[in-house]
Amino acid sequence: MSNENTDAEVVSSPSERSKDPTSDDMLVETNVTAGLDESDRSRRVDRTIVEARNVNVWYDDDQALRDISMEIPEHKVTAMIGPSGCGKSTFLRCINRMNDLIDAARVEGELYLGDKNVYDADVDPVALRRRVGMVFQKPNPFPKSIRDNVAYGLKIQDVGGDHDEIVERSLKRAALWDEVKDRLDESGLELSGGQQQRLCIARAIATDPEVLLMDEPASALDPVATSQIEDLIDELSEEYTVIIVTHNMQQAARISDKTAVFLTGGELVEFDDTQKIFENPESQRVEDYITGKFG
Ligand SMILES: Nc1ncnc2c1ncn2[C@@H]1O[C@H](COP(=O)(O)OP(=O)(O)OP(=O)(O)O)[C@@H](O)[C@H]1O
Repeated sequence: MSNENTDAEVVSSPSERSKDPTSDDMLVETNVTAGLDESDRSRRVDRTIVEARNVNVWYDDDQALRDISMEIPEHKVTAMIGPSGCGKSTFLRCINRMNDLIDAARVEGELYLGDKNVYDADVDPVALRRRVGMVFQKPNPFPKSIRDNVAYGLKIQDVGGDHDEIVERSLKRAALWDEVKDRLDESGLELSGGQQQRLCIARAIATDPEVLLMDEPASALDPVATSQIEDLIDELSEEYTVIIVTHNMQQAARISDKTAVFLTGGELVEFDDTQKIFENPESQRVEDYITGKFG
């Protein structure tokens, strides 16, 4: 993916901290992966793109997240699961600083994108959100044409290039192009719910973010549209890092590589490979939650 890193305040590529090509670490990695083709290599190397270190969040006096630390790998799908109110959406909103927009919210701790703490004073949240796109539970296209919906972020963020070409590419990546290519000037509101959500995904990826946050993106959709979104998430993870909140444990098991289990009180109880979480979790509380004993 081409990221120009033009945002001066957030400059590094994923995990350059740990994978600087000049570091010993990288030299070892190069030896280990010598002789493997590119896909083998990418499977071997799980670079961290988002890292939370001791993140705490309060809404006024109520603590919503407690001491969250985790490393989220690049180009994978990471699912956040847990009972209602355990802080999944709050954590998601920490990553692109959407909590800044909530007066009552206070965030402490460090949250790295690459090697930059997004809470550093010199980070511009608008530029950050260009690198970390977001898709919400309810499809929320603007009352504008399909074309203008996708091009919206390009215009407000003054992104150069051929916007028509970017619109087409984004709609193709969002698996919507074939359904809308002859009606780009029609309103986005005339699409079905599933199409609207894919339109919102096209809008989110048009600015070429590195990370795509999805807050229950399929929960308002019927089973066919849900399945399309799940297939799309799988494809998108080849180019983007996808971090998804879902209430649906089967969905997390189907589509994610990593799963974070939050439990009541805003605690991250376990974070591991999805298969491990669902088949052999370390924590009894996670096992009880997964098997439906509570939550
Ligand atoms: N804007 C807000 N103002 C005040 N409190 C909030 C706000 N947003 C969330 N909270 C509180 O923070 C806690 C965590 O909420 P959050 O929405 O992050 O949980 P969640 O796990 O995503 O829940 P759900 O699965 O129901 O969406 C809850 O107690 C919630 O009431």
